[in-house]
Amino acid sequence: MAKEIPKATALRLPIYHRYLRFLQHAGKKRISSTELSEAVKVDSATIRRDFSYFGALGKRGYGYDVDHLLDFFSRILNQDRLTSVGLVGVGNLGNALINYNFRKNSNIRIGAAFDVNTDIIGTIQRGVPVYSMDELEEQIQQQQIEIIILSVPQDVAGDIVNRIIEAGVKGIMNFTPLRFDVPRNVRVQNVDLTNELQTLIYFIDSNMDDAEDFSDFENK
Ligand SMILES: NC(=O)c1ccc[n+]([C@@H]2O[C@H](COP(=O)([O-])OP(=O)(O)OC[C@H]3O[C@@H](n4cnc5c(N)ncnc54)[C@H](O)[C@@H]3O)[C@@H](O)[C@H]2O)c1
Repeated sequence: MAKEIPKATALRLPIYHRYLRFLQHAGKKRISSTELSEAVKVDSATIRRDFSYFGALGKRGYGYDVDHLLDFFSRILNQDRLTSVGLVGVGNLGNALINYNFRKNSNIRIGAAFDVNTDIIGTIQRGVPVYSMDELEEQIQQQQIEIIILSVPQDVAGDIVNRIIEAGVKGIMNFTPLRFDVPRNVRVQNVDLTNELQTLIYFIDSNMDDAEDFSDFENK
């Protein structure tokens, strides 16, 4: 996106984006600028001019490809909204998450990790710097980290949760088995792979029961 976008165009982007999302949900693959114009109540010349700031997005006689356009606008609208995520506890699980680092989503990234292990403090793991726990609050504030992934042993988790909330973190993805009482403005997402697996086992078992019931029925 080379050219600066006029403010009026920028203000229309969320309108285009919302309607394109609606079209995509409805299974529509392409749309003409006239159709789009009627739907969003913006005249088609303005739409074409708005879109021209982003290069040729439509094809003559074909209109606009909904998926492509939506993807394009999603990226533009989100590009300044990179969510900076920190991770505390770079052990077995923490390392796996750093390796993964949400590669499929360019707006989410683990930007900083923290640990007490002096062997890894000061190193960079897969592009992610590992800081000492002494730097926790300072880095959260400097890097405007809003979300922390918690992958430490449970006996130290409570103190860390207090510290990160005090430092201004708004979301915690908690992998430890502990459950925390947090202020209303903080959200905790508990992740438990054992639970997930048990749920899966439950569904498989109950499906099999259904299948057995059904085969009994057929044999009668
Ligand atoms: N929810 C799940 O599905 C799931 C799956 C696996 C592990 N876990 C949980 O995740 C946590 C980590 O498991 P793991 O196997 O990676 O353990 P691990 O021992 O391999 O890693 C723990 C890491 O935390 C660091 N650490 C210890 N004390 C710390 C402190 N005070 N501050 C900062 N870092 C500290 C250690 O140095 C180590 O690097 C455990 O609580 C475990 O129960 C949950």
